[in-house]
Amino acid sequence: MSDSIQLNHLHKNYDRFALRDLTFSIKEGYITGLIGPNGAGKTTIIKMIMGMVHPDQGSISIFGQENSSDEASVKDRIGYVSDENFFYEQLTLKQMKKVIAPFYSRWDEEAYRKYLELFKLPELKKIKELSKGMKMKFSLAVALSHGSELLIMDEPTAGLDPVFRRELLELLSEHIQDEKKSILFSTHNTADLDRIADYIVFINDGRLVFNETKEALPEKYMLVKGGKELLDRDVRKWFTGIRETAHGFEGLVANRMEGEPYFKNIAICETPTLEEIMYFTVKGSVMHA
Ligand SMILES: Nc1ncnc2c1ncn2[C@@H]1O[C@H](COP(=O)(O)OP(=O)(O)OP(=O)(O)O)[C@@H](O)[C@H]1O
Repeated sequence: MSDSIQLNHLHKNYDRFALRDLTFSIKEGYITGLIGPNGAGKTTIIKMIMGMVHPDQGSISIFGQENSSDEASVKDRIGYVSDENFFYEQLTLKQMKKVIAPFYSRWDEEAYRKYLELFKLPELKKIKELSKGMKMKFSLAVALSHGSELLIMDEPTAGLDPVFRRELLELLSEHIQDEKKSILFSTHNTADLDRIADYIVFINDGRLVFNETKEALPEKYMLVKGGKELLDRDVRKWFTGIRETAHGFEGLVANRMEGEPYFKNIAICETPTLEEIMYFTVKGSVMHA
């Protein structure tokens, strides 16, 4: 199985934030969801992959070519969608498309027409007259219409109504049926990931927490619920994060294989949702900071 993107020991320092030693890969032929709390570093990672932010250290390979994100031949193969509007506000969609299309060697006018219709995009409206969701749809229509092998999207479902959100996820699932295509998208919505993601990359405070298949997570993590009397210092060590209530606690164990035999006779052991894994991991990192 080959990688469409490989990040190697990436570092990036801002005044009050750092991405630290990030190494992970995005697999070809799969949908990868990038998750993490506000300010975790998701957009910075995506911008580094797109060559819009330069790492202080480390390298990025795309389609097997190192540090290639500035190269036109690589950009040609990537469809990029972000919530930052990089279109000319004064132009109509029709005019904007005329500007964009020649940049791509495999522009597919027929596909573009299909998406215009599907997304109900008004060609004669100016970009500045579009709603946030419509701008996102235009961005998506362009990204899906130039034969890109890799779709990179920064929160593509933010600002979309629930009906279209679901349609878009279905469309992305269909898009990936071609095994040479890959998708990387960031989101705050775990339901998006439950629906379509194969892999999940979880970033917290500039660090990689995990890069796992969705199926592997229930084998790795466990949610333990028990009475307060259990919580001595040794027991606390098991937990990545804990939520204590008046009578009991809930805690996330990141090593289910070892944790389950220990807890199964003294507490309730459950499989956490992705949201619970995120919640307890982020809570734990604040507790231990
Ligand atoms: N150009 C910059 N200069 C200084 N700090 C920056 C810059 N760009 C981003 N940051 C900081 O880097 C951190 C990570 O930001 P980033 O936008 O990557 O997070 P995110 O995970 O995408 O967050 P969100 O979910 O809120 O969109 C934040 O603390 C942000 O303030």
